[in-house]
Amino acid sequence: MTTTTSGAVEVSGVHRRYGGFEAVRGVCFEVRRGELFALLGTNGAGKTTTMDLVAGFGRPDAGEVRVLGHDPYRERKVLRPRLGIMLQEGGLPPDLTVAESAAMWAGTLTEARPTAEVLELVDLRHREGVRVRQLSGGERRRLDLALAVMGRPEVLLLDEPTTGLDPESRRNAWQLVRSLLADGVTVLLTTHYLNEAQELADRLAIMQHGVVVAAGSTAEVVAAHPARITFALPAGVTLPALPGLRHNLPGVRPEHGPVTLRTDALQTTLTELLGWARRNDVELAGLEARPASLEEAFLAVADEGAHA
Ligand SMILES: Nc1ncnc2c1ncn2[C@@H]1O[C@H](COP(=O)(O)OP(=O)(O)OP(=O)(O)O)[C@@H](O)[C@H]1O
Repeated sequence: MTTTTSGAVEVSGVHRRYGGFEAVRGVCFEVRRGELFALLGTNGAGKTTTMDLVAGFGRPDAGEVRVLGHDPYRERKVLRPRLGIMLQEGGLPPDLTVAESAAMWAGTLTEARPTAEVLELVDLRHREGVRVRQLSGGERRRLDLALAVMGRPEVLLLDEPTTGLDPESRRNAWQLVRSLLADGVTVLLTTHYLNEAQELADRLAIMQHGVVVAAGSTAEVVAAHPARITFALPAGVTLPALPGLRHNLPGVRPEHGPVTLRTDALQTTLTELLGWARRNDVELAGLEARPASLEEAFLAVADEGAHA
């Protein structure tokens, strides 16, 4: 057991090129011990490439990756028993049954959980005798997840673990991940499901075109984007100037439909708005106020990146 107090995963200034194309361009982040860190980004942003470098499947062209204090490429043997890896493509032999796959995988591990126990965790006990090629896409993902956790890893790398899972299976997978986190496992996860990141992640990074464009706790990333207030005004009423608005809205007129205000100071703007409405006896029909969601923050970041 390494006694270092550094992060479980440290990615520092990492570059990775494929031929003349640089897929990852100076990525830095740290996954602290026992947390779940989500790597988000549009298709082709470089998430899987980064994950492969953390898994030790390749080495960076520049920069450094450390997992539990080790170089995952050069010290793969040391790390292997401590790492659980679930890739986008499981690559299991298609003619083996679920039980045979689990037994085969257990044979490669120094210390494996009982196969029945891990298959139970992902609700695949009843499919033990079914061949891998006959499993549905979601069942295959669940089998991959079962194998990734079989060796009781200290660090778990999950590349789009719930893609193709039905909503109930996704919730079960989340439950499994939460129980691993409760046991102190560190998780690095990529996902396209922003609610998954919002549910599970302590911290996250959003990648685009090979670089990290936003990072922090979920709350920090979301707080960098304006909250939204929507309502409808009665005919003939125009809004006064309100504090905290992202954009001035001179001449907002009700005939233009519901009004949407974007504010960096939700409470202040809302208080002012309600005060004005009361003083002027104005009804704000369908009033709704809410902070930005992770999805809105993600889309705003992606949009800024696209126009950069
Ligand atoms: N083996 C390879 N050879 C050449 N280019 C590659 C290779 N692997 C990935 N790329 C390119 O590198 C870029 C990053 O790919 P990567 O798979 O890391 O992105 P991603 O963020 O995981 O995307 P997705 O969300 O679609 O899985 C893409 O433009 C991809 O086409």
